[in-house]
Amino acid sequence: MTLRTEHLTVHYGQRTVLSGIDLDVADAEILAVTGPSGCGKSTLLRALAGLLPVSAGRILSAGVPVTGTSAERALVFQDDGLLPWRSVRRNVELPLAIRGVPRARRRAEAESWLDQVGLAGYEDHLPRELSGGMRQRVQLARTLAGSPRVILADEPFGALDAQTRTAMQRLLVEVWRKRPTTVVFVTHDVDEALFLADRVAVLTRDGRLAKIVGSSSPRTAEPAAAAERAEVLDGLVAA
Ligand SMILES: Nc1ncnc2c1ncn2[C@@H]1O[C@H](COP(=O)(O)OP(=O)(O)OP(=O)(O)O)[C@@H](O)[C@H]1O
Repeated sequence: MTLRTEHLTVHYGQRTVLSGIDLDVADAEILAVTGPSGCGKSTLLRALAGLLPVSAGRILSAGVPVTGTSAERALVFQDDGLLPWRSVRRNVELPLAIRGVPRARRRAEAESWLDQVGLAGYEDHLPRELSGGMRQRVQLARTLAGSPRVILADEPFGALDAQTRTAMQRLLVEVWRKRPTTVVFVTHDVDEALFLADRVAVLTRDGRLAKIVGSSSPRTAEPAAAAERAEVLDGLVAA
């Protein structure tokens, strides 16, 4: 599903947080958003989710103006957002129940998603009994179970240690290859951005789009080209 912002502007009271953002995200594209702290990355993501009133401009999802939230656009947070009192399986069943999937099929579907993220055997555990990386995988399974057409992720791997983070990046690529979905994610990590994303949008401190840098070999073993890294970093410094 395509996403488009046309001169998107968001104010919080007197303050302009996003200013005239024009962005086009292709169907099944992965776009990373980066920029200095407080520049409006989370605000952009929440606006794309339909969670925030837009002050000026507009957002189009598959050409249709976004006026509120939709199950088609799933928001994923750094904090895993799992319900602590529900088992891993019952957390993953939640979006299936919301979609109206009959009870008997929910269980089988939830187990299949958990299997795909490498958590077969943990269905009956409570979230607190799992490591941070495992909880993040439960969140990924739960997101995928909702069959979103767009995934909006706010620093989804920000709280993980380096090794777990790398494993989660690879897992995301693996599931994305099986079912390419439009993804917009926020990250502070330039290498993560250039590894996962087709393009990296850099925001300025005052909430404008500074530049968009294309990644020449996303989702491959090729390390990010030095020139691309330099271009993103340069955008961040100038921002
Ligand atoms: N609900 C709100 N009301 C008023 N101001 C807000 C609100 N939410 C965010 N802001 C302000 O808007 C600006 C942008 O916030 P946002 O969280 O989008 O930035 P960010 O780029 O995601 O930051 P970080 O990288 O630190 O997570 C910040 O200055 C923040 O203080």
